[in-house]
Amino acid sequence: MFLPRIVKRMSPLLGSRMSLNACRFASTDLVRTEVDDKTGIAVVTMNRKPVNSLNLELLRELSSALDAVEKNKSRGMILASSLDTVFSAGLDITEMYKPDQARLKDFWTTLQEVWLKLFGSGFPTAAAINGHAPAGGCLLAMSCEYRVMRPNLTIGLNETQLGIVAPSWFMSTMENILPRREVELALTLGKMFSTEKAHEIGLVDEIVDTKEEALAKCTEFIQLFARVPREARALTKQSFRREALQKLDRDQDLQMFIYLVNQPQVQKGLGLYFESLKKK
Ligand SMILES: CCCCCCCC/C=C\C=C\CC(=O)SCCNC(=O)CCNC(=O)[C@H](O)C(C)(C)COP(=O)(O)OP(=O)(O)OC[C@H]1O[C@@H](n2cnc3c(N)ncnc32)[C@H](O)[C@@H]1OP(=O)(O)O
Repeated sequence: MFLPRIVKRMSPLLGSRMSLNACRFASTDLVRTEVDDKTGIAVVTMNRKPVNSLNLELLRELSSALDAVEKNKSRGMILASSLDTVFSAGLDITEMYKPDQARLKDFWTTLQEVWLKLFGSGFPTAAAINGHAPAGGCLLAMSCEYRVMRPNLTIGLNETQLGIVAPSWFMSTMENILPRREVELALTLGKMFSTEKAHEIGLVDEIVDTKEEALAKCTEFIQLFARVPREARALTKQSFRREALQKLDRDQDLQMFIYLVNQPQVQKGLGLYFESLKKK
């Protein structure tokens, strides 16, 4: 169970530019949440070595962090990773391969919850993509309103390459950013874009060299809304995203996921993929 720890500290996170700002921290081992007192912006940092693969515990803590950001009335939220080369490797394959059925259900329900909270949040959101962002990692980044990425990385929904089908709400999330034709091609190919290509097509908004610059650019984006009335902004965003949010029928989606993941050929594919990752 995540219990936010709120203390006052000096921020070591954003380098010298922000180091004098007092921050409130609400942190656990897997997710660190730091609110800059000057900007009022929360930085939520995923910290699950080695690749921030999204298991049930990480998802639960992300869900609680999103609640805390909402409750604290932060000016906005930046999603980042503590790891040098990976933003998030997507869903943890071990949650889906030879799964415990009760945990599998919990896992998917929590993923739905995280997406609903992040994609549907009223506060401004930005992703500082300081590492690779395949599949579920790409979903998290795409659920934010702005994406800043370091060069020579990869991002995309690669599910078809794994022999699985991205759920329709993953698709809607990409469709909120890219033209339909581009989305269809990306999804059917299971395309992983380089940072540079992702920027060219508009999947990523800016390219910067360091994580610090990414955090600074995300901060600039969120500050664009400083003078926009908060409620009006939130309702506009939520109204714009409503169709995608309402399309998710949680029960039906859960049943479909459980059914498909338990299919022998899907289990076989997941097992082979997991082995190939280990042998890499
Ligand atoms: C009709 C059929 C329908 C079926 C429907 C099913 C329902 C649909 C549901 C699922 C949707 C799924 C979306 C997903 O998110 S699936 C996950 C997809 N993720 C990936 O493909 C990424 C895989 N990982 C990588 O490409 C790399 O690891 C990378 C992120 C680029 C980082 O590379 P690198 O830094 O070189 O690290 P390693 O590859 O050496 O990995 C280090 C260890 O981490 C383990 N690992 C990596 N990714 C995962 C993962 N996603 N889950 C669990 N574990 C992972 C890897 O095995 C290494 O482990 P070890 O050190 O023990 O060897």
